[in-house]
Amino acid sequence: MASSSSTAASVGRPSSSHRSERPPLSASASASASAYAASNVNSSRSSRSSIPTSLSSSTNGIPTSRRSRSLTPSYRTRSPSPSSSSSSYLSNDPEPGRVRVAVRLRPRIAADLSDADYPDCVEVQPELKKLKLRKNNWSAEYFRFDEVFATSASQKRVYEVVAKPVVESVLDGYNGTVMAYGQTGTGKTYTLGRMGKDDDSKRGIMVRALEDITANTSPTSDCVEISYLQLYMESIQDLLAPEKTNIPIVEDGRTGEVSVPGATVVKINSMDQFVQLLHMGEANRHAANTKLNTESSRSHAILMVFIRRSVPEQEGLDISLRETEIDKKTGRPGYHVPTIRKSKLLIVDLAGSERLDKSGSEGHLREEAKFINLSLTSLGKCINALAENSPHIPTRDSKLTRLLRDSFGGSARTSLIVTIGPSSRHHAETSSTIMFGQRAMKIVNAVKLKEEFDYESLCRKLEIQVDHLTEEVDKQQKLRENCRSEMEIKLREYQNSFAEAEKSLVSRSEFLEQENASLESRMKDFVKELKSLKDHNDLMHDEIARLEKSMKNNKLLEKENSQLAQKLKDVLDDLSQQKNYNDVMRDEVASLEMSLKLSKQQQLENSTYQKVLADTTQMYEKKIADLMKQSENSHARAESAEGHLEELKKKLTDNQILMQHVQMENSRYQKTLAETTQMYEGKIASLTREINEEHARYIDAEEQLNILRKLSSGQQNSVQILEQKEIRELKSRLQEMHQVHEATVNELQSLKKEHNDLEAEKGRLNDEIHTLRQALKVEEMRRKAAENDLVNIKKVVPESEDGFEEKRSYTKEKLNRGPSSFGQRSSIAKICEEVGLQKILSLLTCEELDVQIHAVKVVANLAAEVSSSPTTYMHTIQSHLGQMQLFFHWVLCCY
Ligand SMILES: Nc1ncnc2c1ncn2[C@@H]1O[C@H](COP(=O)(O)OP(=O)(O)OP(=O)(O)O)[C@@H](O)[C@H]1O
Repeated sequence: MASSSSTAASVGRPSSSHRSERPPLSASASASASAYAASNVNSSRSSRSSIPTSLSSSTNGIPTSRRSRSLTPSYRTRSPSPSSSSSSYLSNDPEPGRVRVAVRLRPRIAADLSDADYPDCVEVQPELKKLKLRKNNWSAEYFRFDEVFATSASQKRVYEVVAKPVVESVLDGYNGTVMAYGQTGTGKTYTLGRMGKDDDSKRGIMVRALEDITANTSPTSDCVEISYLQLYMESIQDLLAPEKTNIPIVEDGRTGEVSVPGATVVKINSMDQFVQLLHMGEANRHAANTKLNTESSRSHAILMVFIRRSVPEQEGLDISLRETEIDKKTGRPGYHVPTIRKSKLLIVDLAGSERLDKSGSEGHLREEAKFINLSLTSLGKCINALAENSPHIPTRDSKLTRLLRDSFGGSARTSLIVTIGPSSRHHAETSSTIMFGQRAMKIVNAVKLKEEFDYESLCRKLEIQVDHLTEEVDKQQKLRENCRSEMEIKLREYQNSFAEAEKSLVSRSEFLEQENASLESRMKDFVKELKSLKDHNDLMHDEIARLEKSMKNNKLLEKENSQLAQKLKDVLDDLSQQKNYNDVMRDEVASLEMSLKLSKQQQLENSTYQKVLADTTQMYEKKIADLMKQSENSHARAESAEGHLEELKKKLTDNQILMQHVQMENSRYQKTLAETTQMYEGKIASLTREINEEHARYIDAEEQLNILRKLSSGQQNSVQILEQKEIRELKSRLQEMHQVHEATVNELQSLKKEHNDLEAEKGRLNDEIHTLRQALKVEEMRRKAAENDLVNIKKVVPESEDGFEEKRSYTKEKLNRGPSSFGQRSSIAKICEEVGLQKILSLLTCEELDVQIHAVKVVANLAAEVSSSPTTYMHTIQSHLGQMQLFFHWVLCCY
């Protein structure tokens, strides 16, 4: 037991807000209970600011030691606790921590019959909390207690006043002790351990305390356990496991905590369980029938109720924060450490002190009584020492005082109920009991909150967390393994697909290469074709050049034609001169006629001859007219020949235009061909470039594929995506190339068609040119024929140049002389028609001169006519020319 002079620790009191949750006290009991409780905890309140130096080593109010974690109320900011009903009586408690002592007077019972002659020595004044102890009839002593219960005090009221505040404190985390002390048979067991089997109102403090505790704790977050022991003849025995005897008491030298680790600890889940345990304990408790009590307890019974309550986070927040701060200081990550309040309630039913002479205990009972008295004496000594602030507290004198070390002078809140009997026969024992209580009232405990970090819970939580995490890790590992196996499968699949893709790419690339090769060969073919087209084009060029040359030749021919025309004109001029000559000849003929007339006049005698001459003249005139007509026809024919010549010229011009057109077409085609060739060359170049680029891309893709192959398995997806992307790109490029290729093929086909069309056009033009050439040839032949005719004419003309020209000019003159000469000429033509050329020619050989002269005239006129006729009629008269040549030859010979 600690010294009563030690400074009490501050007591954290619950707020009043939860007080209403408590069952309301009866009016009288409530008042008394409040007063008792107030006096019970006043000392705690008054010492709130008094912090033991040993408990607070920090100046800023933040304790650093484990012990200092028991906080003082001044630093705490907690939410109201459910068991905060004592706050009101704490507010005016001047002595918090002081042991509260109540006295209960037992009514007279059957056992007191023998004491009937003894008056009551005790008189209680509950309202004054006073007790009057009569020494004798004239003297009495008054004692003041924290509560005084009369005989009529109910069990409930006793509980609420004496035990309930302690129970609430215990629920708040303080250790508490409720102890009954008194002479044997005064009602200690009745007050504490009554079960109230038949009558609930008779339930004692143990049952009621447990009822309150179980009602105010949660089976999920709180833990209520009990141990039930008895101290019998200085041996601790487990009442719940009676085989356990002589259980050692263990004291924590550091904290001063006393424990009995060997005792059975049973977790309380229900009141029935507790009552059963209590029954079991009672059954195991040593009791005996003495003179003073038929059921006298021969041991000190100690019911230990252990309460472990988790502090709500808000209440324990400040502690957690401190923990976090500390962790921050140490540089480690802070975490919330749950706070737990571990409190202990001791309900101690002491064995009653007895005087051996009165109790009549003998033998073993006597021994028991001795032990009881010894232990009670030790307790009394300790109480005396504590009451007197003695430096030495003889707690180690007995096991009882060792067990109650914390209850008196320790950290527990203690309520002591001293039971007394009324009989004056036991005045001394009653007086002793009262004095015990009086001394106990002087003891002030250093009540402190039994709050600490719930490392066990934390440990458990952490263990659970570790288990969970381990489970999670296992699960994750399993998942990872599954995933890994799946990944491996996928990897294999990807590798396979990759290999397939690679294979397909290789085959595709081979196909592309083949395609490329075929394209290249086709390109070469195209180039060849283009070359051949070029050659053909060159040939065409040459042909065109040749045609141009031919055109030039044509021009030359034209020029030659014009020269020929000029020559023809000259010939015509010559012919006109010949005509003139004919005219002269006509004049000559006219003069001859004149001379003939003269001769007519001279030779009038020969009328027959004249007649014949006239006839002949008429005939010649007719012939001349015919000749004139023929000459006109010849002229007309010459004009038509000129028109034909003009037509030919026009045709030539048209041909030239056509040739120019053809040339232009040709140049246009050449240009188109050149453009097409250029375009195709460009396209081929771009295709070649694209193929090269594609080849380069393919090489890149191959390199990328090689790189991708080297990539780790974790990049499979991205690799696949890249591959797919690459494949898609390659496919799209291939498709594009294919489209380009198709377009090129189509274009080539269209070009081929165009080329064929051009070829056909070229053939048609060639045919046309050929036709034109044929036409030109025909024209040429005609021209040549005309030239030959002219040459022939020329050849004919020079032999009779003089006479012919004279005759032609004469004939022309005659013809130009007007109607008379024309009439003469007409008569010559008429003569020719009527007589016939053969006959006229035969007349030339006539012996008669006049006849010959006429015949000559006719033939001359005829010749003049023929010489003036166009070349086209030369053929028709060609047959006569031989005869005419002979005739002229003969005429010349004659002349
Ligand atoms: N307040 C009371 N009202 C009525 N009967 C009582 C009262 N107190 C005690 N008794 C009776 O007195 C008798 C003795 O009581 P009890 O056994 O509780 O005394 P005790 O103090 O425990 O004795 P011991 O120390 O020998 O065990 C019992 O029969 C009990 O019923």
